[in-house]
Amino acid sequence: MHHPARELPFPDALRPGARPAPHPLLAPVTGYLGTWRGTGSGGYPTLDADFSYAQEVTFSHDGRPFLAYEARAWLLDADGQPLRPSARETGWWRLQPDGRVEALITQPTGIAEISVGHARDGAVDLATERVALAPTAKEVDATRRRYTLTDPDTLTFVHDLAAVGRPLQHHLSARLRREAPGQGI
Ligand code: HEM
Repeated sequence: MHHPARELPFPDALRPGARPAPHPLLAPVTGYLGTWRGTGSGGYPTLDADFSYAQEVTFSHDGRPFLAYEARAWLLDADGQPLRPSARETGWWRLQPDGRVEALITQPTGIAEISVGHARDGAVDLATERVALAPTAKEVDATRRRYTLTDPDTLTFVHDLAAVGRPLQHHLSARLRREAPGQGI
């Protein structure tokens, strides 16, 4: 007998050339599709010290006009060895005409961001329009993110944060490399 839930009939695609074909509205962001890994550093005036981290980021799609986004970070010690799990987030980048982007991003620290911005000239800029906080979350007022494809296999990321009473300022920057270089490009 046919089992309608035995396997996922519509798996996500991780490459522009894979099936399903990307929705036309995804055209400005197909270069982001795939898995990215790399390292970064961060800090904030309220923290005792700056920190180093590694990160894995994945963008995929199922043929509809949004990217599925998932990011996991872990802290590194002074020798570059993994220290402990750090920030995780998951979300959706909803592509609109003219490269406009509406993003919804949630974190296990009790923070949910609704951000708006643009995908153009190999970069995606997102700034929070709203931040919703779970009752015990840290106070976050705003974030600003910029994801730049400096070449087809390199993704740089900068993240500014307004939180715990401080104005918008640098929290993170990272440089990620495509997991399987050149695939599908
Ligand atoms: C790669 C992603 C990220 C990494 C590696 C990271 C790392 C850190 C670290 C190490 C701390 C110090 C406290 C701790 O050890 O947990 C921290 C604090 C914090 N981060 Fe992040 N973070 C990331 C993303 C984010 C994002 C996306 C947001 C907000 C939307 C955020 C908001 C905060 C806030 C509010 C604090 C607390 C500041 C304070 O209480 O003084 N972080 N982060």
